Amino acid sequence: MSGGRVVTLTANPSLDRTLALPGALARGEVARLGASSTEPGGKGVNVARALAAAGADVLAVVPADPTDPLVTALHALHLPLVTVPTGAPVRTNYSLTEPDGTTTKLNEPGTPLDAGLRAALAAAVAAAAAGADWVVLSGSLPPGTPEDWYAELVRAVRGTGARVAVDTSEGPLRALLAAGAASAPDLLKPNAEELAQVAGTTEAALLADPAVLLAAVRALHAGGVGEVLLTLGGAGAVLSTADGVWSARAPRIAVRSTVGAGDSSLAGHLLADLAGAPPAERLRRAVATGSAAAALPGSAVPTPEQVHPDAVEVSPGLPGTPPLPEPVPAAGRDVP
Ligand SMILES: O=P(O)(O)OC[C@@]1(O)O[C@H](CO)[C@@H](O)[C@@H]1O
Repeated sequence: MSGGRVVTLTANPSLDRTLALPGALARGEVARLGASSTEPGGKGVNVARALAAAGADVLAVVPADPTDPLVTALHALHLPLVTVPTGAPVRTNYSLTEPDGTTTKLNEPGTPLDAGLRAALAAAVAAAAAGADWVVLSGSLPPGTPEDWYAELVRAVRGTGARVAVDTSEGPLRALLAAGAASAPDLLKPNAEELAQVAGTTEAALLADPAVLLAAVRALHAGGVGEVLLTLGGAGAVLSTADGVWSARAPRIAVRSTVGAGDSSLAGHLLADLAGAPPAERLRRAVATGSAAAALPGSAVPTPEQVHPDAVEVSPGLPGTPPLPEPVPAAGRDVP
């Protein structure tokens, strides 16, 4: 791997509390939990952890007090970190996991970032971006944050020469794409639900027709997005670049928790990119890393020994055109 640096910003980090249910979730009943665990999370934090686990040069930027349990946990992992103190605790997000791999996420809104905190975070990202290969802007924005803040950050990072990857959803994703080509990221990592949100269609329609999927991806490129890494949970992923489109099938695994699998996929793609790999190999590494993460409990990230790129089948074009990617079972879905 080359020595390129990746900077991640997690504007809305979390402590991820995983609660293992003994059976299927029964609403209104008492559940006697199995093992529970708490891990440092938030999408950018997960990307940074996955990159660090693979030995990459990474720096995570998070709004959090130096004494916050999130920061303590990240220090314990020796993750290089820049913190911007907020004076409020980091949110806790809950994952309810069922024995069949189904994951239900309950995410708190998070700590609001006022204009001063946003300026401090933006300055921290810009400073860290100088000399970095990639800046990753990942996850939701905390309550009250202007939805076009990611667009503003992309423009600011552009000036540093670093490439920008974005993984977000709903309002911030729509605002980013509405902001025009100057704010379009070099890499966007939607899942099927997020792509459907911006394409004005449904996830089912997207997965049912390669033409609909292709049109949605092409609309992103037309808006200036460089590459699109579309993660499809248990059905694999699609990578679309200026050179073409590739699809990958995920290897068969026993799913333990899909939380953070998409983040590990993005990390896998970036690792391969830093190593100079062509698109098909970047996609292979993305799917291998995401699948390895889904086989682990909670939002754990895989070690290089747990990632098996050889088990991933990559082919040019869209997933089986036709047939389409099999409908993603609940246990294999990308959970935001
Ligand atoms: O609420 P957001 O910011 O959309 O997502 C946050 C989150 O669900 O994403 C990660 C998994 O991708 C978890 O670590 C975290 O709890």
